[in-house]
Amino acid sequence: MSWNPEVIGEYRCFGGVQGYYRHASRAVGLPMQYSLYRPPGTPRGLLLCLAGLTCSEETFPIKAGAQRLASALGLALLSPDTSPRGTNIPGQADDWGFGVAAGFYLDATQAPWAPHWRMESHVMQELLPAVQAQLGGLPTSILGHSMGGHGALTLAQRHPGSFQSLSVIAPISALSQCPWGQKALPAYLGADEAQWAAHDASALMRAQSAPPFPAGILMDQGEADQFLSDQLKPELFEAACAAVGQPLTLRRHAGYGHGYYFVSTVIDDHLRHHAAALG
Ligand SMILES: N[C@@H](CCC(=O)N[C@@H](CSC=O)C(=O)NCC(=O)O)C(=O)O
Repeated sequence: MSWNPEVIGEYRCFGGVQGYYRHASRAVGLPMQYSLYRPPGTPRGLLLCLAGLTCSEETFPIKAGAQRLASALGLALLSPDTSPRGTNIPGQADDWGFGVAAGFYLDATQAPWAPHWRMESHVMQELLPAVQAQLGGLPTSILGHSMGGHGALTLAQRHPGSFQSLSVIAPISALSQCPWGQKALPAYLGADEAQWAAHDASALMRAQSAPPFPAGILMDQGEADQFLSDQLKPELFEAACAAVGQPLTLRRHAGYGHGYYFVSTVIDDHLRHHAAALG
């Protein structure tokens, strides 16, 4: 694969470089953008950081406040965009929970989304391998927030062996059982609910024959999150983990909401969780 990303901008940050890049995506069939933080020196590992609905490749690096500790721990931080851009599909931006910036980290099979809405292939078969190769084949872990938490939980289970460790912040825990998923899944994947289960974090966990992350999954959740009871439903993932013996550290935080004020509050613990796994 040829990999010649265009540099959009590069900025010195805590001794490293925060960069923004654009490349011609074969998976998506359009230009795609991503961000990459490179710490000073040789990184110990790469952390794939997936953002949520309405976000882009800029959201995590600008709002999470992760670079200071990533620099100290020697972690590179890769954040993709959250959907294709510029497809002009009718209605693609009418609902902030569907379409643009709502790719749900899966490959759509249904018209009109299927030709471009291929975020799982983009991330797992294109962007991640290219950046891993660029950085010298680093071990990799995965983290996500909200829709990105759904992405982290599902990609880590759908691609066993790809990630050393997994953590999530206020994730969508069971996509087929929440209104965001009940709109997106039939539109992207069709009416067959078996296809939905293959992209539902809790259904995937319940189908595991052995715990996929025996060292444990870290999950943080704000109790004042406006999406907690109808969209996120961490109790469903907690029950699925218990059913298969998957260790889960679910920390509930009184008073915290959904957005990046919460993400930035807990991000250091997540970086340390991954640094320990990455050696
Ligand atoms: N525009 C919406 C709010 C959208 C929102 O809260 N997005 C979350 C992710 S929600 C699930 O994936 C987010 O991460 N936003 C970025 C941020 O800076 O907080 C509304 O009008 O309510």
